[in-house]
Amino acid sequence: TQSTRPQRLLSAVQKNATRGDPCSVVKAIDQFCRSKEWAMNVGDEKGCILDSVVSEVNPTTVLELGTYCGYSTVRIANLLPPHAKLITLEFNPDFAAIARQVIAWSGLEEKVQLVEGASGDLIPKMKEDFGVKTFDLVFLDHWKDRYLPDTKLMEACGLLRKGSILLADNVICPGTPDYLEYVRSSPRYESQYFKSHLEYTKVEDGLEKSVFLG
Ligand SMILES: Nc1ncnc2c1ncn2CCOCCNC(=O)c1cc(-c2ccc(F)cc2)cc(O)c1O
Ligand SMILES: [Mg+2]
Repeated sequence: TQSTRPQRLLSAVQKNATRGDPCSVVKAIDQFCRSKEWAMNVGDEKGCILDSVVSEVNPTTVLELGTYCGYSTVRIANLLPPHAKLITLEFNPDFAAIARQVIAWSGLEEKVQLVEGASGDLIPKMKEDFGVKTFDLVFLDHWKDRYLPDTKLMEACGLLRKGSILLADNVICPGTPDYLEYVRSSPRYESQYFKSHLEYTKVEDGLEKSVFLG
């Protein structure tokens, strides 16, 4: 039977990265996506911006929407202080299965809780089922038309506190126009655009960082 792209990406990690070395896992995926097959990871260029925001926030509780193969999960978890937790939500069970193995190969499974399901169903369960009070950082990288409804849902569920940071991928390509309009015009957010490129290409894309003002 034919292998899938995520399966080929995992094989590249198991072949080229060192178990327990998150940086080698990140490098192996970037090398695979540049030299073999494009894949929708946040990538190395936007990944550096992600790293700088994570380091600046130094979060204790992080929510990632859209795990895919776990590339950004590994980048974020690698920068978390001890006892910090990253909850990552993935809708597609095949992607989730690959991501679990990529995260395990990096040796960061202690810091990561991967939950399978749709963000719209899981966000309302964060407090009760996952013991979350509020998130210090949310990385949005799932369906682009879910960014805005899920942000409103997190507000309604009391999952954001004064100073919580939302970092959104793909605000230009594929684009999230309704989300951008909302966080840039709402008095409850202070937003900043980090211009970059769509992963592994020269196409413009960027990350939008928005601070929730309470
Ligand atoms: N827990 C959940 N709840 C709801 N939905 C969920 C979920 N978990 C996953 N999903 C759904 C889908 O997740 C993947 C979303 N990501 C992208 O679609 C994406 C696409 C491109 C891209 C593709 C083609 C081009 F030509 C140009 C750009 C680039 C990117 O960087 C992307 O991130
Ligand atoms: Mg993305």
